[in-house]
Amino acid sequence: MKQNMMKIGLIGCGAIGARICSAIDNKLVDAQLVAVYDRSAERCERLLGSLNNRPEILSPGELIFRADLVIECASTAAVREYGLSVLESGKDLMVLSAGAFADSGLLERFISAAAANRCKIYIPSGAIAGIDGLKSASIAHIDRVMITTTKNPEGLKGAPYIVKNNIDLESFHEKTLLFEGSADDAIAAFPANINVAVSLGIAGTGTKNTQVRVFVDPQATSNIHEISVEGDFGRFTCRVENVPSPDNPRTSFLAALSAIATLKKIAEPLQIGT
Ligand SMILES: NC(=O)C1=CN([C@@H]2O[C@H](COP(=O)(O)OP(=O)(O)OC[C@H]3O[C@@H](n4cnc5c(N)ncnc54)[C@H](OP(=O)(O)O)[C@@H]3O)[C@@H](O)[C@H]2O)C=CC1
Ligand SMILES: O=C([O-])CC(=O)C(=O)O
Repeated sequence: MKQNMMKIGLIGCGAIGARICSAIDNKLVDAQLVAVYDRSAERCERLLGSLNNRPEILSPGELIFRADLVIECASTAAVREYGLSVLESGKDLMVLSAGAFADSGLLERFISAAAANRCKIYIPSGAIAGIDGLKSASIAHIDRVMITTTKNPEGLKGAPYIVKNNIDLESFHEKTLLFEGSADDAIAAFPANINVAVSLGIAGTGTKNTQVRVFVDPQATSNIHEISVEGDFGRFTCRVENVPSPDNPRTSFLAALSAIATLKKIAEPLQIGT
């Protein structure tokens, strides 16, 4: 093994975590998985059972100490619990639960800690396409950013907005608009469904100015995200029809792939895309 191979610690052994670990195990990424952590010991054990090169199961503190880069793929709460310690320890941080950064104060504290400790925060594109174009477009003026998300009732179950408003997801027979608002409001309503809206906000005009619509569609077999951006550059739209993860129908397969692609970008000499 190369001496300077990037050492990775991963927090969250669910749908995304398992895919990332498998990619490292299969040497798709030039990195070493040194440790994992999840509040479910059973999830950690199950994940380790699927790998040839088994990392250790460590506490978050030990994991941070041992890793060069910590990948959070757990929850917005986990970003708040562990993120700052990662950066204050001088380690790089990859965040999948980007919704945590709807709290702009938290994002500012993370950026200051990263700058002070000379480390990086990576937010992969997740389950959407178009972040590259939005980043380029944002160098000039942007008029409007909108994301329209459509999921099967299975993918929206348990969201606070659904529970609070007593919405019976089984009662819909056709595609129906459930929610319309800013990315700030959307992530509070659907914390495990619309992290991508917050990523768009960070890449573009801020979460308050990013418009979100969430549809439920009992006929939907994919998690669909349609993004439209207008500004000085012109306009673009893009639509992703995502295969849901077998282990977690809320989460699209592409989200894990984007984390793996980001790891490759960090580890490899060639950088392509904005
Ligand atoms: N940026 C993007 O495009 C996308 C982001 N996401 C986000 O990525 C994250 C991971 O997604 P996914 O893999 O599908 O989720 P899963 O629910 O499949 O797995 C997450 C795992 O992390 C554990 N976990 C949650 N919070 C903590 C914590 N505070 N400390 C330790 N362990 C914790 C969970 O335990 P338990 O089951 O007990 O909660 C679970 O075992 C989620 O926050 C999700 O919303 C998902 C899709 C796209
Ligand atoms: O995976 C998806 O389709 C998007 C998602 O859940 C999120 O952004 O939280």
